[in-house]
Amino acid sequence: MDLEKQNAANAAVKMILQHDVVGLGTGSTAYFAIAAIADLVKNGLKIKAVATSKKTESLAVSMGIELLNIEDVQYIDITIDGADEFNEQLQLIKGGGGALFREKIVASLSKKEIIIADSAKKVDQLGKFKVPIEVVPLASSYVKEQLKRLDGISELRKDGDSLYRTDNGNYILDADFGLFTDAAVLAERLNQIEGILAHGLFINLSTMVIMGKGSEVITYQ
Ligand SMILES: O=C[C@H](O)[C@H](O)[C@H](O)COP(=O)(O)O
Repeated sequence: MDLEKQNAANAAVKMILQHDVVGLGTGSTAYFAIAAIADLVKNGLKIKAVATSKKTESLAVSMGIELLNIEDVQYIDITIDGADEFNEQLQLIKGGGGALFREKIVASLSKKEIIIADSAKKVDQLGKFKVPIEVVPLASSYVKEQLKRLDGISELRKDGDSLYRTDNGNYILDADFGLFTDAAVLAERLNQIEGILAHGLFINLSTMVIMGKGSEVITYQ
């Protein structure tokens, strides 16, 4: 799977142009892209980057990639990020690594949102992977109840013996809705629930998915 991730990442970084503002994703697949971008920078590519998490921020700095604050950026030329699941309509589940809120803001600012993935991430119907939902802590019981009304069984994500905290200090509810046929409708319903900062359904945000499969690379757009 690492070879598939690496091949997808290598194909994606070829799309970066000189002087682009580049969004850097989070996770094990995005790692390969960040490392490849760092190599290009060492060889003369001039870019400025925006990170989708504190983890990616540290990684980028350690690899010599210049970062901009997300609040100072009006647009991003191209973002390369991973996903936990995707379908051929380019709908995604993201947030397995807990970075969904900043990833969503970065994706929304991006002219091109390129998702890189190994072949295990491609599904016909989204929903085997539980949908990560970032909740403000005081709203977590309320949100859990609201999710039940949408037939979602959710659990607060743990980090060892404690509850997992996002970069924003919030909790994550991982919600099992079973396989769902209409991700856009579910996303819209989740958008209506007070207390949810962001959910991991990315609809109409990705412009292309590059998937490694064996030694091949397949593109969906
Ligand atoms: O919060 C994490 C991100 O959405 C990741 O892009 C996603 O979880 C995929 O991660 P990985 O590439 O490690 O499978």
